[in-house]
Amino acid sequence: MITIEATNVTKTYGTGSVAVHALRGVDFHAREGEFVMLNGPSGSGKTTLLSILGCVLTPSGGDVRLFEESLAGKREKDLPRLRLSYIGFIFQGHNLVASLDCRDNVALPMRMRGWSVREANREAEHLLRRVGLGDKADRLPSELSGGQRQRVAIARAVAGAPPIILADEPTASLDAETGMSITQLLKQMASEGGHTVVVVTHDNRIFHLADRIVNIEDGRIVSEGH
Ligand SMILES: Nc1ncnc2c1ncn2[C@@H]1O[C@H](COP(=O)(O)OP(=O)(O)OP(=O)(O)O)[C@@H](O)[C@H]1O
Repeated sequence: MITIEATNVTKTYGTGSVAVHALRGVDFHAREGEFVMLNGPSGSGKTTLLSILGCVLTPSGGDVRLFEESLAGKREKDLPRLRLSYIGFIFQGHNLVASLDCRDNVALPMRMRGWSVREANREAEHLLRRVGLGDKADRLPSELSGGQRQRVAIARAVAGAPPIILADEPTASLDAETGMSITQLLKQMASEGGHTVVVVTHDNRIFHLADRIVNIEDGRIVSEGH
């Protein structure tokens, strides 16, 4: 089943002489259980595309359908509900809540989806163990290394098992071994959990784990490979 379908998506930042055409008509799709990597040079539009697929940004033109629900015509205020229903997002720079310990950061999206404190905490601890941080549940993000914070962000993105998981350079701040294990976790979410996982990456150490690699240049998809 196709879970993400983008058709002729454009995005222009600014207007007139300062306009930047970040996306120039992108067609993209991904399926249930698929692990797709988006690759391309700096400034090619990868983060913009991921943000549009993740209902963080609205496109200037074209349409995106998530589970056949069209985003065209949706207003900014509709986007949080769509994100909560469909999306787990791992941002560049992880966006953890500084005042919450790791357990509460990971539990937060499940609480927002209506889980009880007890269930959400138990699942948060389970996910923290899966990313190798079982002993850090009571720590604040400021007490962790950059790589550890990234792993907490990954646990939070997969918390509550959203059907679509989007990650922007998830291995950028990680050493080779941690990067590989995080990528394997994301791949497992796709192959065993049936999630659709789309990862923006430059990291050629992890390309071999992708089901499909989509290459973007200058706001256009130029090729696809395996
Ligand atoms: N908020 C913004 N306002 C104006 N221009 C922007 C904005 N965000 C991105 N851009 C521009 O849009 C283009 C695409 O940016 P985008 O961040 O999507 O690229 P990217 O492929 O993710 O790059 P990188 O690999 O460096 O993160 C770039 O030219 C960038 O400068």
